[in-house]
Order: sequence, then C-alpha cells, then structure tokens
Amino acid sequence: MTYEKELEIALLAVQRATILTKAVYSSHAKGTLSKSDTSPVTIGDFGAQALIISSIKHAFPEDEIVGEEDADDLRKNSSLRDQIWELVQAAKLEDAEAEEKIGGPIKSVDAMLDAIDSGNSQGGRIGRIWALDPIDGTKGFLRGGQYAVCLGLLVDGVPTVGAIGCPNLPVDDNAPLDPSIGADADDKEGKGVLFGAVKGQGATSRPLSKGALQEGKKIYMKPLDDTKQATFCESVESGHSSHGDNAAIAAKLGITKPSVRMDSQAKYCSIARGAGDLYLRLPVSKTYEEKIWDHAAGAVIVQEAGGELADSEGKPLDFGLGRTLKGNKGVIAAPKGVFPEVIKAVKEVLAAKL
Ligand SMILES: Nc1ncnc2c1ncn2[C@@H]1O[C@H](COP(=O)(O)O)[C@@H](OP(=O)(O)O)[C@H]1O
Ligand SMILES: [Mg+2]
Ligand SMILES: [Mg+2]
Ligand SMILES: [Mg+2]
Repeated sequence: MTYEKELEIALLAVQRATILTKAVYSSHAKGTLSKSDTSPVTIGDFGAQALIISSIKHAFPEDEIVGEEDADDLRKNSSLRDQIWELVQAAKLEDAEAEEKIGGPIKSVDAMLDAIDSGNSQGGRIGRIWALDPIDGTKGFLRGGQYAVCLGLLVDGVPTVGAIGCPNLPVDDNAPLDPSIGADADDKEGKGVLFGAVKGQGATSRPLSKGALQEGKKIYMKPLDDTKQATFCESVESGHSSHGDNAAIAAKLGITKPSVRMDSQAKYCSIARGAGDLYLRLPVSKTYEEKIWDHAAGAVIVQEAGGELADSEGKPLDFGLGRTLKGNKGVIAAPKGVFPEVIKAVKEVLAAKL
C-alpha cells in the first residue's frame, strides 16, 4: 500500500516521543519558557521535537519539516539543554526492531539541537513536507488536561498521512465524551491512544504502547442525521476559539448538550472515532493565522473517518501557503452528511455580527 512506510515511521516516532512527554507530564518540573508571542513551551515540547525530527531524518532524509519549535533558547540555556538531553536519551521504544526503524538514539547534544532546528522549512505547495507539533495543547499539558503529539505529511500541499498520540484519552473508542475529559490528568492504565490515517485508506486507533505497534482498529465518525443530538468540541482556551460564537452556532443547530472543552487535536481524534460529532473553532482575533501543525494530522484523520473540514467561511483549508493557513479563518469539522447544514449555521452567525 502506498505511504505504508510513512505511516509506520510516523506512528513509531510519535509513540517514542510520548514516552518522553509522559515522563515530563508526571514530573513537577516542566521547564517552561515563554516564547516571543508569550505562549508557553516546555522541555517536553523541545524533547519531542528532537526525537521526531531525528526519526523522520533517518527514514526520509530528503523530506522537509515544518516544526513548531526551534533551538534558539536552548543554545543560550545550558541547564535547560542538559535536562532535555537527559530526557531524550531515556526515551527509547522497548522493541529493538521498532527503535531501529526510527534510527535509534540521538548521537549527541549537538545532533539534538540540529534536529530541533531542522523543523525550519517554510512549507509550500510542492513536494513532501512534514508538519510537526511536538506537544499540541501545551497549556493543557501544563494544566493537567488533554494534549497530543501530532505529525502530518503534506504531499504537494495536501494532508496525506497523519499520526497523533493522545496519552490522556481513554483507549476505548466508545468511551463517552463527558465534559470532565478535558481536565483529566490521569495518564494511567486504560489511557493513551495512537491515531493514524492515510489519505484514501481510512483512519485507525490503537493503544499507545512503548514497544512495537499494536494492531490498529478502523475508526469512523458517528452517523448523525439530526444535528440536535450532536456533541460539539471546542478549545478550553477562550483566546483560541470564540466560545460565544461557537455557542451561537450550536444554538442555531438545535444543540442542547453542553460543549466538551478540551485542549489539542484530541478534539479531532475524538470526533473521528465518534465520541463527539462537531469541531468548532471560530476565530477570536482578526489577525491570527492558524498554524499548519495545529491541523494537518487531525485533518487527515477526520477526513478518513468520514468527515469534512473547512474554515468559517466554508472555504477548504489550504495547507500549501507556508507555515500558516493564511488563506483561512478558523476551522470547522463535521461528518459529511451534516456538513452543509453546519457551515450554513456558521455563516449565519457570522453574518449577524457584521
Ligand atoms: N489566538 C489564537 N487563535 C487560535 N489558535 C491559537 C491562538 N493562539 C495560539 N493558538 C494555537 O492553539 C493551539 C492549541 O489549540 P487548542 O486551543 O485547540 O488546544 C496552540 O498549539 P500549541 O499548544 O501547540 O502551542 C496554538 O498554536
Ligand atoms: Mg499546537
Ligand atoms: Mg505545540
Ligand atoms: Mg505552542
């Protein structure tokens, strides 16, 4: 099958990175820095980016990578760098063959910094470009909520392969999506899911393990003929997605259930396996450009599970314009059957604000 190796490497790379993020999650010292846009980044984000880029570079040395983080701060801060180096060395897959497929351990501190900085592609319309979010939902990660390790492959600007690790989601695809899920810090037994998809080949989930990949199970969005019954997912952070606009859209669709707020692309994964139905991300700011790494992997997984995505004007998402979705505003995702109705409600709510 096409992209079989890409999917396997992406899943293994994400799986190894979650060994590191889980170690950081359960420790008290998360080594948080504030970036130039005042958003947080932790030793978990840097370490996961190093491990995943080193995996991609081993298997596909010619490919470009758009990664969220860079190593500038670490080149200046040796204590943070040493902490990350220790974590990176400790994060190994328990299955030797699997670990070998993603290149084994990173060789040196310099190689680690170089790997982090290799996520500097400017993106674009042509060729193979990976979009990497080493920890999506960093604020959730720090708060003890949901977070996700996300890796997508764009081929000529089209999301084609997606892998997402969600250490704090329940393994059971049928577990009910109650509102408390966004605040559940317990990443113990029964938690941890690895989602994967290849364009045209469907989407799967499997338990996140520390060794060889477990067998994947096909996942599907819930067939929804009546939007009144829908559960919708939105960001915890009201600065990332307008809770007011999302609520107005839900009301227009006749939805009475409260929204499920959770951080990260765990929202995409949850609707893709039918635990929730709709994803609403109405823009808060007129100038913010959504980042491709926040959506690329989730987009393939949702599409392959039977969903459709667009922005708040109903335009398809364009991943070929660089590091951001600069041609789009906000993101909406829903099962194909109700998608036109959802987009109509979104447009009506936005038009009423003008
Ligand atoms: N003003 C804004 N509007 C929309 N998204 C924003 C934003 N500011 C930051 N973000 C993005 O929102 C992501 C988290 O999404 P969510 O709210 O769905 O959990 C962040 O990813 P990181 O946590 O990887 O930095 C960040 O890239
Ligand atoms: Mg993100
Ligand atoms: Mg991130
Ligand atoms: Mg970030």
